Amino acid sequence: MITLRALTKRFGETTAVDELTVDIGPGRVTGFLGPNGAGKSTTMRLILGLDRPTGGQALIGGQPYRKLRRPLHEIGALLDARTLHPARSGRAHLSAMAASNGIPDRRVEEVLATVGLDDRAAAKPARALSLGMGQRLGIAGALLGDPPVLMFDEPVNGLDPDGVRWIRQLSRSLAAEGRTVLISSHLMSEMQQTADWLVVLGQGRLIADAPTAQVIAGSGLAVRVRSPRPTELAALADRLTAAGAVVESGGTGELTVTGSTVERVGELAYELGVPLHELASHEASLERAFMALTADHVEYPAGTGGASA
Ligand SMILES: Nc1ncnc2c1ncn2[C@@H]1O[C@H](COP(=O)(O)OP(=O)(O)OP(=O)(O)O)[C@@H](O)[C@H]1O
Repeated sequence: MITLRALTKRFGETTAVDELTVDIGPGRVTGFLGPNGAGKSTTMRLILGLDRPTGGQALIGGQPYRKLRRPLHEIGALLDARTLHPARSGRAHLSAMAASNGIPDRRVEEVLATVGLDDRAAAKPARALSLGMGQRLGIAGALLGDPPVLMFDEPVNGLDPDGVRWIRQLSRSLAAEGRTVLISSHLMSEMQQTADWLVVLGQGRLIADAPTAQVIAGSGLAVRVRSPRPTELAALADRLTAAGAVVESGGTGELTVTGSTVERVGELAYELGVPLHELASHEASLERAFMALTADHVEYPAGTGGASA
């Protein structure tokens, strides 16, 4: 269990994490989501004692990280897989970690087998490892102390579909063993398949803490509308917005509408004389739910020209 209580971190004028109170429970995969700069990495660093909070507490099994007597046995983390000594082999890296934490060396073989790194891969210097192998090695390190809490920051970034599937299966089996598994990711379709529960941050604050299915259902059905007449379609979009629906433009001549119904959109289109080439309801997705949840919390919404970095 990870317990955050009024956790706050300020960097000068920036409040990266703002009075965050949430429990991340065992036996499930919790997806940690939020737009860029929402405070996910800072929260993870605070949990691991790599940064000091400005206020509040981050506890692992009821203790702050710095009070853990055998940290590797309490929490395993993958933050940035690229921080390994470049000339050291994966096996040597894990052996050094094991030795300095009183873990028998045979455990190194066990975790290498769990993450699917064979002898040849484990003997390579870290700089010669592919991104996927580096992630596997980072996860092997996280598993070394057989901890009840695991935390992976963007574990599927840059992985091929096999690697993505492997992380999904591993996370789910670790949770099925009763462990607490917290994973941050920007890949919504992946989180929709992997996470049982979601914790969503916006500008350092908690904006959702609920089962994945509930978050997705909350976005409601989406209605897709296509018309060959962009000007008339824009008028339809205005009317829908005025009526309280959320309208996203999907390119020229296309709209995605939430907070309305196919019937209502069809009737309004008829009233305004908008010819339609498509009017269909689509299953709600985490992607759409996320957009709706975080719409007021993005630092540089698309189209403002601020996200040029
Ligand atoms: N060491 C630091 N010094 C100053 N500001 C920082 C520092 N670390 C993070 N921040 C700021 O705190 C905010 C939260 O950043 P953080 O990296 O935690 O967000 P994130 O949700 O992990 O973002 P991303 O999805 O882009 O990785 C941002 O505004 C960031 O610029």
